[in-house]
Amino acid sequence: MHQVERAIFDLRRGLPVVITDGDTRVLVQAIEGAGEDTVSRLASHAGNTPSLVLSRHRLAALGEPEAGHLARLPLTEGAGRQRLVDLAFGFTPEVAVGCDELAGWRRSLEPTQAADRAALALMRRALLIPAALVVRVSEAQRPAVEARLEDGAWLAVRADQAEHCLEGGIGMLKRVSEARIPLADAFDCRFILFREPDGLREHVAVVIGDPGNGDAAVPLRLHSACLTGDLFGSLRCDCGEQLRNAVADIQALGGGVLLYLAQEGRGIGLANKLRAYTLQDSGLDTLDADQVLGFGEDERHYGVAVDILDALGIRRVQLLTNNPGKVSALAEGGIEVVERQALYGSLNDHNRRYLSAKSERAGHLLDAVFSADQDSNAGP
Ligand SMILES: Nc1nc2c(ncn2[C@@H]2O[C@H](COP(=O)(O)OP(=O)(O)OP(=O)(O)O)[C@@H](O)[C@H]2O)c(=O)[nH]1
Ligand SMILES: [Zn+2]
Repeated sequence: MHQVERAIFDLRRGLPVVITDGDTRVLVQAIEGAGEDTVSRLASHAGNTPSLVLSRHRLAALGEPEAGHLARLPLTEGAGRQRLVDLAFGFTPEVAVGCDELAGWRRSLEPTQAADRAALALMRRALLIPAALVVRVSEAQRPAVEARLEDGAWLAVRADQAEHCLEGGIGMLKRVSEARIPLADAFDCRFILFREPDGLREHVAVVIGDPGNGDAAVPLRLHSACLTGDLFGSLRCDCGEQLRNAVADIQALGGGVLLYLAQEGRGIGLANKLRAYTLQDSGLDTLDADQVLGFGEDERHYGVAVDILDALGIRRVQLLTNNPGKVSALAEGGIEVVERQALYGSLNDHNRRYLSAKSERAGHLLDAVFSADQDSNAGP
């Protein structure tokens, strides 16, 4: 596991890493940070021409919804930075028309390999765009690549280990530290910090009052981080209001727990959420924008939430949410959701489209918000 975290660090810095799969060596690099000559440099290191691995969501955005899984598109050595960006996450629908790389992939019908899946898993865990430059190292170049591994210039990770990095070591969360933090809406409050075993993400359990000892259903909020909404009160979403309302509601219910989860942007990270917002400004809704970037509708996993609840001895909850996916994720994790309680922010002209996409396309239970809005617009 240790090598995987170091590899993620290198990929985020724009360095190549080597994925090993049996005897095969594959050089991998992120699109972010790729320059004009990255493709040709990788080609000379590896002795083969690189390809571009894209997620099935990106393929769907490029008009290939049947792909079903990731694909490896052949590149030409002359492919510069802009071509990579256009293919990997650009919003230029015309890129798919007459696209040589897509045509090359369709013709070759090459099966994807463990290294391709591993490369995309690393990009996702690193919160980078889920697209990867990959190139198989030729026999002739192998000694030079081994030399770079030996002198520490590059890192090698095993494909099977990298492929599983998204699971984040379930059951191995570390409870790190805690403190009493009185809040304006909940005076008797403790923050407990948990760290994932690979050290990449930290989550906070905000324990309000005394949530009991396991028999009664504990009021619980799972809140995914939203820097823009939670901290700055962004009007593009309802997160900030939901966060504050959740604390007040849990206090009013006699105490409970709010898990503040490091899942910025539904799990795609802040850098990609900002990219998604810019795409939304060109007319896409919140789900289609994420798909253009190569992500699914919702990239969050709730295994860590279940782990934290286990650590706190909580088995039965009253969940504050409008998201049926959170209810089922907890149930799958063995937590009994005895009751769901709605938790709303308010509608405004900037978040209306976002909330209606969540309601109409993602099945969030927000009808009450929209009917209250209609009533208030109907006048006296
Ligand atoms: N990718 C993406 N993420 C967004 C966008 N707007 C808000 N978010 C993120 O969406 C998440 C919202 O999280 P929550 O409020 O916990 O969850 P929810 O799925 O809306 O469900 P509720 O429990 O009903 O609030 C946060 O991580 C935000 O950063 C957007 O346009 N694109
Ligand atoms: Zn938000």
